[in-house]
Amino acid sequence: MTNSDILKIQNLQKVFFPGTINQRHILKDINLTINSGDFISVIGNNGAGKSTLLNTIAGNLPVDAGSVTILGNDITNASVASRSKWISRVFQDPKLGTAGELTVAENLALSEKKHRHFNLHFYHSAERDRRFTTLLSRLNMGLEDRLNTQVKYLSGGQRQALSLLMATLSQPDLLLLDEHTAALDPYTSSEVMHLTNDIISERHLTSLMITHKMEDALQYGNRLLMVQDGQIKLDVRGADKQRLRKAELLDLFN
Ligand SMILES: Nc1ncnc2c1ncn2[C@@H]1O[C@H](COP(=O)(O)OP(=O)(O)OP(=O)(O)O)[C@@H](O)[C@H]1O
Repeated sequence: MTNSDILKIQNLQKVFFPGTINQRHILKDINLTINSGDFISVIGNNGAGKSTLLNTIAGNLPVDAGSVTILGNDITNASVASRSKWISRVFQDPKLGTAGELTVAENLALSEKKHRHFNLHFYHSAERDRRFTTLLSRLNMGLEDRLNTQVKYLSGGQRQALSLLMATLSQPDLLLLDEHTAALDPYTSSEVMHLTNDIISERHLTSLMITHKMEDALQYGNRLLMVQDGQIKLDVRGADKQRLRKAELLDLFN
């Protein structure tokens, strides 16, 4: 482990329905080190194990063997909640990252205060609203005028941009993006992807992003992983990644 390592996965194995006729060995001895500042796209066939890998990092799935450490802390058996001091996640479904019954401002306040106990009614000020307005205006989605709108009334794109903002406000050590633009129309998807890239680079975040969009995987980030049949088939970075072309990636899928 060096100072620049954020996450280290060693010999990770995941088997579903072990010991039964339905046994499926999904992650097969995965080894992966994520360095500080890495922005990694993860691609691969349906069923290759990408989400399973993300779920074992986030703590949603227990592992069968191997270890996961973050900043030197062994989190292999830690709960999702206890990992949240290091890890934030944006899901494919915009509804999962936000509380629909709460307003835009209340959602933002909750994510800012994630690690402290507080009462929403006592946490309201003109200063806070000004700060939130500034944060929201950079999303270019008109949310700065809707601080007091319940989030359930926002469009999927607006809600996903808000989820992204909320996931990054706490300056996580690792940001997990789980096909977070997949449910958006092409224009909004590209807007949210630009925004993602801007936020990651401005805040110097480290991120792992699952995507089925080859163009996004090639255009964004410094590193690209291909998962195939539960193993990392390709791990390229820097200039090697920049030289990659879509046709080469598509060939590797076969
Ligand atoms: N909780 C679970 N219980 C049983 N099997 C599961 C579970 N989660 C995933 N699987 C199986 O593991 C395999 C890998 O699924 P996973 O969702 O990780 O693939 P993926 O690469 O993310 O695919 P996609 O691109 O379709 O989202 C699939 O066969 C899936 O059915």
